[in-house]
Amino acid sequence: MATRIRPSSKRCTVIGGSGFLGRHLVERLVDRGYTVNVFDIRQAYELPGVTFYQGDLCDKLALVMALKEVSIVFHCASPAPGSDDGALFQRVNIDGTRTVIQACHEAGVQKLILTSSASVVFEGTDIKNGKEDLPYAKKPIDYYTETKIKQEKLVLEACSKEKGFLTVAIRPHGIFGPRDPQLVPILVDTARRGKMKFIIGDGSNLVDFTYVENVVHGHILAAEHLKADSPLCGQAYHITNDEPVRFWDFMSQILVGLGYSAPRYHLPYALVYGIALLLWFISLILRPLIQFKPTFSPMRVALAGTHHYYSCARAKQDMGYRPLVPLQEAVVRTVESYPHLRNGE
Ligand SMILES: NC(=O)C1=CN([C@@H]2O[C@H](COP(=O)(O)OP(=O)(O)OC[C@H]3O[C@@H](n4cnc5c(N)ncnc54)[C@H](OP(=O)(O)O)[C@@H]3O)[C@@H](O)[C@H]2O)C=CC1
Ligand SMILES: CC(C)=CCC[C@@H](C)[C@H]1CC[C@H]2C3=C(CC[C@]12C)[C@@]1(C)CCC(=O)C[C@@H]1CC3
Repeated sequence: MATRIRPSSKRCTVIGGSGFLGRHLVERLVDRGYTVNVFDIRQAYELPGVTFYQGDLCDKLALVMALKEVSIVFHCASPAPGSDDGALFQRVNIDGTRTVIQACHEAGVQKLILTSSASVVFEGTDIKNGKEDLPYAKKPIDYYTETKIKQEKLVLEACSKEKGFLTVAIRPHGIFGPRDPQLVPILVDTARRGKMKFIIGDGSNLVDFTYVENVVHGHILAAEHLKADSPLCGQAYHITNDEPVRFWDFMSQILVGLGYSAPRYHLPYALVYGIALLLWFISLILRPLIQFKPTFSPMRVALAGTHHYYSCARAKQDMGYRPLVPLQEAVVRTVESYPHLRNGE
């Protein structure tokens, strides 16, 4: 009978390792002595000790090659949340995640850590100190959220102590930090186009923004605490900075830090949400003729005008999670990392 070589517990593959979170994760894993494979649709950098496999995660054969002799897989690939390509989300986040699970089985992987999102419970209305037992959103606000829900369910249901395949889902919220392609660049672009003058609502809504190093820390703790006798098996964990902040104060701090004016004038939430819905509907109807994408999508307006912050008590209890970088320090590091986005550059 063929005996399978037991992979080293410090060999891992990061699917989506060329992306924002994935690359930070890869760098930290290498620092901690892991041997790392990256599987991604693109190769964005080179790093000693890291082997790149370029391919689409829907391609099982290509994926299995990158999982050979690996004991841990981190799955943090996804289409960009702002996309409205429903077919792409279905293919990558759902069919692709099924492929990831099958490839893990074929390659004898023992642990799968999924990057999910706290937004799987967000329906566009207030969430204050939400715990992991909140129900999944019944009416997900966009394709991204809809497919992140199905993806998380697939991964958690695949957890099997009998098969020796353990899974866990990390739910970060509002990740930011150096090299983020979304939050700061979109914010600056909106400011440069003169559209960051208004505060949606009264500006008192609290939100979690989580520094990328803390999200990475949560992933590594999860991988190292995931054992057959641990409470992590088949569970989801919020990972936040544990310092909810007023959405508009956070945005203003980044804008002012980069030399732009903070938004000052208030607009009623219901009015802006209504306009965003109308524009989204018009863009849908006109799509065959002209393509335009409103800056303030209904999702962005909901994120900007409601409370949505989450408890990370479960991660503290089960894996000893504590944020490593406090929010203020994280904002300073982030602002310093974008010299090219400063006003006037
Ligand atoms: N950013 C945030 O605020 C939050 C993110 N998340 C989750 O964190 C994860 C990482 O997000 P983030 O780092 O911001 O995203 P990025 O877009 O920066 O990284 C995702 C990476 O996956 C790659 N990828 C996409 N599709 C495929 C595919 N079919 N096969 C192989 N690779 C693919 C992307 O390539 P390409 O760029 O070419 O598409 C990219 O390199 C995602 O799962 C996201 O849902 C959760 C909560 C908040
Ligand atoms: C109002 C405006 C134009 C703000 C600019 C910043 C936004 C681009 C970000 C503010 C909150 C962010 C956020 C996400 C993407 C970027 C923002 C909308 C996510 C949707 C990314 C993926 C997730 O899983 C949830 C995030 C929530 C917060």
